[in-house]
Amino acid sequence: MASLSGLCSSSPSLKPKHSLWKSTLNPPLLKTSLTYRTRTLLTPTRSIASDIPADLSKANDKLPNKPRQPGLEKDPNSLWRRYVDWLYQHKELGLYLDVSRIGFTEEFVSEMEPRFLKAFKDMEELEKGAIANPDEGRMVGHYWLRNSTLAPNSFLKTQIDKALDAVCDFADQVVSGKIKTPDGGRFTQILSVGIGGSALGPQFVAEALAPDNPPLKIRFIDNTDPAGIDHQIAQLGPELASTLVIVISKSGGTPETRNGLLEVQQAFREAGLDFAKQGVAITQENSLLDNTARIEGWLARFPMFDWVGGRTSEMSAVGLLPAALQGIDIREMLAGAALMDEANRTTVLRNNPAALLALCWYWASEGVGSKDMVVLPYKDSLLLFSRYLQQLVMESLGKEFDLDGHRVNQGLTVYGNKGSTDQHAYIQQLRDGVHNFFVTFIEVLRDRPPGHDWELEPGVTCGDYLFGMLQGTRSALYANDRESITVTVQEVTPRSVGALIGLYERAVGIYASLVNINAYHQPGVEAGKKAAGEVLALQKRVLAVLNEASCKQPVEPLTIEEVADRCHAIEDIEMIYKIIAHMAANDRALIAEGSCGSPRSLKVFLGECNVDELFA
Ligand SMILES: O=P(O)(O)OC[C@H]1O[C@](O)(CO)[C@@H](O)[C@@H]1O
Repeated sequence: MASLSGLCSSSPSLKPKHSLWKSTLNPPLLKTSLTYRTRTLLTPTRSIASDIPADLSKANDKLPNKPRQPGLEKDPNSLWRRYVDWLYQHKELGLYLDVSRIGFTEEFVSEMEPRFLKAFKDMEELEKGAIANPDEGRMVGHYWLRNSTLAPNSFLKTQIDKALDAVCDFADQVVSGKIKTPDGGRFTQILSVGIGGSALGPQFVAEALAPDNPPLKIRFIDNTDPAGIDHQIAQLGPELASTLVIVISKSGGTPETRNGLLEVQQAFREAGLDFAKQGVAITQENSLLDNTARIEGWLARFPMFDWVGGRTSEMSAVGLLPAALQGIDIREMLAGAALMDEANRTTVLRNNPAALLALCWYWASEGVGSKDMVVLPYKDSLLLFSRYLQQLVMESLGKEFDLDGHRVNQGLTVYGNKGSTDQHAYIQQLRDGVHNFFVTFIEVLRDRPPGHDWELEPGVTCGDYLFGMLQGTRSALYANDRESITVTVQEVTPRSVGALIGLYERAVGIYASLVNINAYHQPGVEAGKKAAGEVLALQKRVLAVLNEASCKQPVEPLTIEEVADRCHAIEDIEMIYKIIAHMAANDRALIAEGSCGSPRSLKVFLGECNVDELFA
């Protein structure tokens, strides 16, 4: 057998206290070649609506697409002033945002004004229930999930409240042992089956917040990799009998998730277990998954709403149910996000943390994604934040066309892992190499729970080292003109994690408005899904051709060319070769002659001929 090798206004009552653009900086913090201008475009009490240019679409014409980026301020006194002047603090959340190491100028801030006014208005409309996802004709309502009173009508409010109550109730009953396993015991494990937005939020939150000994431990199947699935099931071992399987899919028809479900159901059959008694579905009403779960009588079903996108679904049942089952305080997560949303509704730029982030992204990446965003949380439990943000930001902002139909190929690349670990991996390149990024440091002030700390050398704890590494890296990068943002939280708690999620969701929404794209659809993903379907359809034709030849007496091994010819798909010969090589690697096609490394020499047949198929 051969194997293939090598191969925000905010509510009308919220009046800005200060002008959005009014500068408290004097003189300008960055010395630029541009002339400094002070523009006060909002009076302290005017509402945003009256300040929006009559023709909003014209707002986009006014800004240079690529702001010129001067050298960064290096004078310590000016830098300290810049730090203090721009430092954002949310007292109740214990969250800080430092944008001083992004080199935007006063003039840039002024020039961005029309776009921000439009973005704040857009967010206001979105929260009121506008069709903010025009391509799919959908409302975008993830902000209502943490404050259902914002929902545009009482029906939606009731839906949100009911779903949350149902999640809390079910989780309480499972954790307390009222809902039992089929053999009368307690559920001890969760196996979550889902992908993309139906996995990344729950994965991030589990890593960030699950206690050391949660009531139920969680594992994930987030791919259609059979070996990966086998690994998860094998790790469960006999505990499969006490595993709650949560299948999450908004659409209810995502192939990877369907395959994961079928594989898990097969494992249940093999173990003599009744899947339905341990299965939970989170999906849209009447989706394929919902209907399957209903007809098969699964243990529970929870709704996903049409107006919540996968990548912004962490505060729906998608994120809340797994979190609650792990003993995480989901009401606190919701409260953190709600507080952050409130803060992000102000139209005063420097008081609006999401707008500040969007401003920095625009400046650093010139409004066209010219620089990547490297996310570096200095805290192991936040390891998956960058992965979570990768989907949130890139699936939202990576768009070919803008809202007016112009080809723009927008985006903002996100990657990262954690500090200080990455110091010993790629930070060398960040400091000295190609200058194609800006960094977001995530700093957590509390090193470990109180009462557990000790000094590993006089005056210095282990956490001091982590702190030193972060500060040192930030300084070393800046000294070499590498810009950075720092988000600081006191501790990693359900509240701060909710706030971080809320912060970035809103920053993405605002940035999308700034660059005039729809952040809430993902047409590009469909192309890959369609192409995958075509590959599988071609594989079926290849199989039929091989089957026919393999049923002959004697068996007729075929070359790749012969298979392509008989499939009437000579233009797909390379794909046919790959299909056959994959089948050979899995013992589903046998090699009569040649090897996969020399495609032209290859002759293959099927080990078993299926006569029935020939007459089908
Ligand atoms: O929840 P679903 O419908 O299974 O989709 C999973 C993921 O697939 C996508 O639709 C495309 O990758 C994501 O937006 C989504 O989070």
